[in-house]
Amino acid sequence: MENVSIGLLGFGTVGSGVVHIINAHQDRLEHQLGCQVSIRKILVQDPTKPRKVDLKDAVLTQDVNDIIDDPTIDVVIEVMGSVEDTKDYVSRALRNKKHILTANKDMMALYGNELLQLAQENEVDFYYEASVAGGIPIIRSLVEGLAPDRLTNLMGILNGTTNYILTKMSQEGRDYADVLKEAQSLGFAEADPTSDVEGLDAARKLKILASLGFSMDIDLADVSVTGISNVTQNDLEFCHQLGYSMKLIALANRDNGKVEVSVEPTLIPHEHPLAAVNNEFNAVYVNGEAIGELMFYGPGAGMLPTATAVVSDLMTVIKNMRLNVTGNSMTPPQYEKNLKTDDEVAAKYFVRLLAVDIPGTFAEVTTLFGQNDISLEKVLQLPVANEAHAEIVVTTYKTRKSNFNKVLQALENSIAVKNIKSYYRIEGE
Ligand SMILES: NC(=O)C1=CN([C@@H]2O[C@H](COP(=O)(O)OP(=O)(O)OC[C@H]3O[C@@H](n4cnc5c(N)ncnc54)[C@H](OP(=O)(O)O)[C@@H]3O)[C@@H](O)[C@H]2O)C=CC1
Ligand SMILES: N[C@@H](CC=O)C(=O)O
Repeated sequence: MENVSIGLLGFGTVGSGVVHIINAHQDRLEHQLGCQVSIRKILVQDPTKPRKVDLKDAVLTQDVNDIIDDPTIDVVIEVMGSVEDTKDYVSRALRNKKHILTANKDMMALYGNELLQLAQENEVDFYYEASVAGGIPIIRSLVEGLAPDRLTNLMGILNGTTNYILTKMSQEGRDYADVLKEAQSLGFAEADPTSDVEGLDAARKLKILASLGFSMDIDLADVSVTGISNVTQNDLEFCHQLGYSMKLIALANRDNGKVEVSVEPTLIPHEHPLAAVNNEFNAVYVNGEAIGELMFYGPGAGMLPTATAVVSDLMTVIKNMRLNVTGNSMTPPQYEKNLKTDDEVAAKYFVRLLAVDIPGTFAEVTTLFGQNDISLEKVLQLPVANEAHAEIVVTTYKTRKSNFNKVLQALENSIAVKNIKSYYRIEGE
């Protein structure tokens, strides 16, 4: 094997990084693989667009068949995004016996099992390391490094865009919309950033990690999702005063065989390792029965970090090709899916509300928590300038999610409460 030929679907942020690494690190690839790696054709929408990296001998095309039907192409790298058309291209490439690499978590969260099955049937490789946490080799670590263990808890900052926004809002007091634009121009955000800010991108990544980590076929619809678009500067200031940083946390935990999977803005104590993960960086904090605690940290998005994960998968495929094996054999889930009910989910919470500033209000509010079996850890009452209201901020001790939902309802219905401004889960204590 003197040369391995690649077809690339997409030449945007990640695709440009893949081309750059393959060209600039060719000596390293040749040394480790004993063959040359060349990019033959690249699928794009607009071939006239100026490109960030040198194409070398690669040819741009607008016709996907030029790549998936080309018998000289061994490996197809999908970095174009989207789901339905892309899944069709990938399926056809698999049937044409091309090895596939992808960074596409949207497609993997919905059709990962089907595509892996198709790869197995066609005896080709299928790897997707870059689809979760950019440059952090978390999928390989779960599938290989932690393979003998049973995981109990997985807590991650899996979206670079939202972590960038929350960091800049809390550390520099900057405006949400302004920081989102910056994250888009830096190439972290998705083409439509709604999936970043509303938590869906993190949920897709969590679906992939939790299914692998707990060996359970978890569906995207099982992940309860809340994004960061309603987080305000005031929320961040109160959290800070109470000793917490706010992060969009993707959480999966397992107790007695039952799991919970959720993505939501969450308060983490300043001293927790995840609180120090800032800007576009990602991290995954893992607990296993045998290994104990582990934390993976690194760049979760961006051109070169994500491309490093893709090219690392490419090197695995080429090593497999040399050995004439495929390395992606799917292990069927070991456990039946068993999700926790709200009675079985336990957490601490932060609530901020605007109360009517009359005698007895404060007692009324705290009584409602007590009536729902929730003990309060901290309570702050602050007058609101020029208004007949007071702001009340409480943090609870650990309680059942079902009780917490009941107290929210009771607060909504209470004449002592004008409105609930925000509430967040607290983790990591
Ligand atoms: N950006 C990041 O940091 C990360 C991205 N990912 C994932 O990687 C994938 C790619 O992301 P990214 O590089 O940011 O995306 P970009 O939007 O930067 O690039 C997409 C590329 O695909 C091409 N393309 C899109 N649709 C079509 C189509 N229908 N036909 C032909 N070409 C098409 C575009 O062509 P043209 O250039 O002509 O417009 C462009 O080159 C996505 O799945 C994303 O979720 C994963 C981890 C990190
Ligand atoms: N939009 C994503 C890109 C990587 O998956 C993010 O912000 O993390």
